[in-house]
Amino acid sequence: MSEEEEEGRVLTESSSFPHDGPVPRSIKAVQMGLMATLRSKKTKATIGVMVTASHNPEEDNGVKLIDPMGEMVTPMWECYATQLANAEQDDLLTALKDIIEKTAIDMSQEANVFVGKDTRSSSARLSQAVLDGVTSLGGHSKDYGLVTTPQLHYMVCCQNTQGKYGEATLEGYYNKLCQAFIQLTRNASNCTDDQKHLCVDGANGIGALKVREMESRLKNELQISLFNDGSKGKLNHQCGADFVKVQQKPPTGVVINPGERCCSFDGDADRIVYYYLDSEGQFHMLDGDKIATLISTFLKELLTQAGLDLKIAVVQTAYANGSSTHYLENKMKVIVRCTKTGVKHLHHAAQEFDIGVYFEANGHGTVLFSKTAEEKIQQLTQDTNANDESKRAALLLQNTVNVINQTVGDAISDMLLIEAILAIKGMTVQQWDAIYRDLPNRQLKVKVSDRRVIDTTDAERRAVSPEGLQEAIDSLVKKHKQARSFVRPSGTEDVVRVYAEAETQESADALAHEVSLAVYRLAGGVGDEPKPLH
Ligand SMILES: CC(=O)N[C@H]1[C@@H](OP(=O)(O)O)O[C@H](CO)[C@@H](O)[C@@H]1O
Repeated sequence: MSEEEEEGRVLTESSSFPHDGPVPRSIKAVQMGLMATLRSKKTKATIGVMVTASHNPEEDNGVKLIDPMGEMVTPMWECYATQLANAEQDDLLTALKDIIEKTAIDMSQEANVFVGKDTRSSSARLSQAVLDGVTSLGGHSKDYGLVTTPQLHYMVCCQNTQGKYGEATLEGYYNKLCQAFIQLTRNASNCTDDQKHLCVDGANGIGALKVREMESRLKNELQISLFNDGSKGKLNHQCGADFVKVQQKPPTGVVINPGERCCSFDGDADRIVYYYLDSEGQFHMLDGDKIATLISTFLKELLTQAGLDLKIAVVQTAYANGSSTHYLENKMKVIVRCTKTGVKHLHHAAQEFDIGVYFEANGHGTVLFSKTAEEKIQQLTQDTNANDESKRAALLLQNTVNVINQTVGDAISDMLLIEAILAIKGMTVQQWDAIYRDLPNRQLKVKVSDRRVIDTTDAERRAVSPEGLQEAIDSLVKKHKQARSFVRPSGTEDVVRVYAEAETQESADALAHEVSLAVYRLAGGVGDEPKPLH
């Protein structure tokens, strides 16, 4: 087991059993409990299982079981998980015995599984089923009850680092994050009371409950108006980070005054996007790219002030707005890496640097600090010879390390860091937004008979099959100014995603439509031909 696996720091892109199929969800949940127990015995580490909701409000059977030690899911274990998931009740024992034999698991080894659940009505039943699975193999379980997905990741990491990362309790999580936030904002003389106010759209999910739980610990340094707190509306329905990002409009259920800073979590609180309305009522969004820019600029300035020679990079995907990449590379002179879609790819790339800031445009991301970076920062805070400026910067860096949940993208932790940066810089949401101007863009989906006919390269920015598709995209892109477009098969939906950006919205929309047509014609489109947007 590698060091990072031991520490449980790489926790993203979890394995989840198929949503549909003949096996009832509660049996799948038992199977996940069994699987987590086997993995825990094999790796001698604590494994977490999160019973959480789908992003799709229309999907009523969208409960996913997340294993926060996703990193350990090698293709072989994926294969075992599928074998177990597909086993009918009668074959379960045979499948289990088979896996135990093949993986040479010592069944006398102790197992430790942490379980969490979100607010959906089916969660209680499903998490009990997970716990039953664990108990049936003699594993120890700890039921954290209602927690956000990133909170469970945090607990697993604390446990697997013997408390070095923090205390594996909700109390420990809130205290660590809130104390760091208060330390960060303590001397933020630039911050007026008005600026301490934030509207939070909780997506009617678990994040809303947890913000309520945490609020008092912020000691009025951040005043939150919470909307979509789950008391009425449906999870992620017309609200939440995904809705805001994709629809490019405010969520329902939030009262927004012009100029006011707002953010939306997604249903399980691992994504966050910010937005505001200007005086003309025009909507402005600050997505994962703007968040990564704010955070990396802040960190780079602190490194300079501290005189610390640490390599910082921003990791993005092909969906990152071209303006953000241009700004980071050319104005900020920060290293930018592009990876395939999916946070596990970003997380890995970010680990290659002293400080790796990674965000998907949809608002899922965090910051990773290498051991060396943390040690250098720590040493500087205690260096009696350091001057005041570098010491102050080192202290800010240290509290930034503590406010961020390095285990996985976490809306609550990201929110606290963003709020702290804005307070320290005395920056309004409009000033943050003005750092660079997003290129207008459009995302579309095309249904094809088999999306696997599309194969990509160069971090999904170029299609190598079907033949002729990339050439078609290249010639369509040439017709528009400042344009870029790519297509890739979705990993979560049975569609091909099309992305286009260009100088104007009309141009981006036209290009997205033209590329959709090319996909439809060259990659086996089904149903009606894609229609123009206007
Ligand atoms: C364009 C887009 O937002 N894609 C999302 C979506 O993946 P697709 O493979 O595009 O379906 O879901 C992933 C999991 O939540 C997320 O990591 C990713 O960013």
